Amino acid sequence: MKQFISVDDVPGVPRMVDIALDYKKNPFKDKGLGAQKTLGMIFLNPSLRTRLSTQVAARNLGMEVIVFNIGKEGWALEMNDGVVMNGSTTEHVKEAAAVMGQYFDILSIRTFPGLVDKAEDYTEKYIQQFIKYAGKPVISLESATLHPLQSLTDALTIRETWQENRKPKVVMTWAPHVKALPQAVPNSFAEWMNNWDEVDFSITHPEGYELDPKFVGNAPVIYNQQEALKDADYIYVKNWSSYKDYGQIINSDSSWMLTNKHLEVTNNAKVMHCLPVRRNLVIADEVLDGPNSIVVQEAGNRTWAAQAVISEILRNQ
Ligand SMILES: CCC[C@H](NC(=O)CCC(=O)O)C(=O)O
Ligand SMILES: NC(=O)OP(=O)(O)O
Repeated sequence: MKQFISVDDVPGVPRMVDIALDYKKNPFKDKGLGAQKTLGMIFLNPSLRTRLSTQVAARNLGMEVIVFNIGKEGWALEMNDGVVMNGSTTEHVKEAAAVMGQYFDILSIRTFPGLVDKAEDYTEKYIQQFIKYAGKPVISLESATLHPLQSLTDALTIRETWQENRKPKVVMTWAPHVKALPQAVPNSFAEWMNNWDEVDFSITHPEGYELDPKFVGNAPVIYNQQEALKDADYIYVKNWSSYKDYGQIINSDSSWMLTNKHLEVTNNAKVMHCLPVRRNLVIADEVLDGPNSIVVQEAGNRTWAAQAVISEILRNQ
């Protein structure tokens, strides 16, 4: 594996889930694989789970890890080629990425979307600039339109918790929020579920929140949440801003917040969320504090997903 930006970079979802679960069973089986190697973790946006779990994963493989909050600690980056840098940007990504490529064996980076220019965000301009100039393998820590480490985590969490010999019904539901959030997590979850024949995947959201069709694929989209949640085995809850009216909050209907009432129509569904979650806005306390929530186990699995990805890239070096 030469990079990890999307599901297209992996040798199949089932294979990656197998590798990650193997690491969960035996975290230090490859503790020499990353010896004398350094992982650089570059954040343009906040993080808890991604930063901590990926650091643990790299250390399990014997790597050194250097974390850099470029937005706070570095120079203001210019991402546009060919501009006259006489404004607020101090360093061009051409130099910054190339220099980091001198220090690190693998570069990982978080670059949220601006949610203003759809073309700029959906061409993944920022992370692509780092890939273009770093000269080393790049792992996405969430980019403008995808969050593949989260999606691999979500797949392995479903695999490890599903006990029946039929495909689980997995429903991704939109939920309200007070901020305009990226479509990265839902896009990524949809593309991973659509590339995994172990689940029966569908999506529910209010009209106007349709995701980019290239990620939705053939997944059924149901605008009636109660109808969509019927007999669900897993509910994947996430807010996202409108893709059509780009970056806008066009509906904040609180009836879409997940409550125990919503669970009544399901098959005692397990509730998942990538975290951080706004309690009693996105998911009610009674659900997060109840027996159906697996959000902490899901977050714990971030380590094994990251370890699978880093090990596959190290093996390719
Ligand atoms: C892993 C999720 C990261 C990010 N979440 C947020 O930005 C939440 C911010 C908030 O709730 O204020 C998102 O929705 O893509
Ligand atoms: N789910 C996730 O990526 O969490 P952080 O934003 O805290 O890293």
